[in-house]
Amino acid sequence: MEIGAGPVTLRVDGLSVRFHLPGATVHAVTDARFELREGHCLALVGESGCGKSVMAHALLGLLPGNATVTGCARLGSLDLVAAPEKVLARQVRGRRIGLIPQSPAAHLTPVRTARAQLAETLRELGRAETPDQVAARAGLRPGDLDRYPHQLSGGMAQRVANALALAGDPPLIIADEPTTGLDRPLVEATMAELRRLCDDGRAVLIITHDLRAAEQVADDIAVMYAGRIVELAPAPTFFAGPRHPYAAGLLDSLPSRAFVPIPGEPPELTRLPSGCAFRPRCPRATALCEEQPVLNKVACHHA
Ligand SMILES: Nc1ncnc2c1ncn2[C@@H]1O[C@H](COP(=O)(O)OP(=O)(O)OP(=O)(O)O)[C@@H](O)[C@H]1O
Ligand code: NI
Repeated sequence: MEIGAGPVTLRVDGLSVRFHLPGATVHAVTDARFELREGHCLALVGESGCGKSVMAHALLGLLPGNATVTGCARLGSLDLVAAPEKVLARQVRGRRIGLIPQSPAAHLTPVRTARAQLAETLRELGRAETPDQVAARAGLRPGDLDRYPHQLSGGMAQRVANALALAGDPPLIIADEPTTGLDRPLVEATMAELRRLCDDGRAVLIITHDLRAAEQVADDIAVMYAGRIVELAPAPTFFAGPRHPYAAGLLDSLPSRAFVPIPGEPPELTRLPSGCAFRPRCPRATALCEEQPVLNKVACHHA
């Protein structure tokens, strides 16, 4: 299928998240827009604290009470932002969106076998499938399911987490930092698994600050800075030459590239500068950047 030709699974439009703290407002996500299609993988990348996990939690309805979410995020005809918690709990989480957590081993109950945990999840979801059937979809062999979490290798624990996320056969998978703390071969294996989920027709959103991992798996790359998506591009185009100065800086900071860090620090999300938030760190900043650039593939006055 031609890239971008599949039906849209998730359409995020003008999504913003604010956290209200005493005396301050955290602008965690601002005006995010993107589409995710069947069989496609979008990697959301950016430095720590830029709003990636908050975006994922907003989609899943998992934000704390001090958060306000505006905009919309359509999964089919359902707007995830407007949907009541009851609907998200009963119809969305696990059924229409599967979440692959960070450090999967930590999410497994130590005293129960993988099979028991998968069976319970299937029961909760009211699925008729057996754990073995779901395990096969996640690349596990039947024998693997009889192990306790401490008997699973890192790769197997990852697959068990994938099997749990796939138990409800959701069309959308969100993986938040699925490779944190894994060594390179395991990162590659995990990414290959996620790619397989896409190739089976699922839409996959991967959140990562590992650009090499993103390059291995993603069809599209969205770069986030200070709560905003500042560049959205097909992966090959992006890795051939990102257009936003921040995105270029991120790539240049990789050991496999120039290995030059971006000078300075990201701004506080409670006190964002006016205009382009990257302006104070940007080598190309001019007076123009005092005005907020609009995102048209890239949000920069000079790109
Ligand atoms: N409950 C909350 N109340 C106030 N601020 C919050 C809350 N949760 C998150 N934040 C803030 O929102 C911002 C975005 O956080 P988020 O966890 O999305 O970052 P991230 O991009 O996922 O980073 P990392 O790569 O470290 O996981 C951070 O500044 C964080 O401090
Ligand atoms: Ni995060």
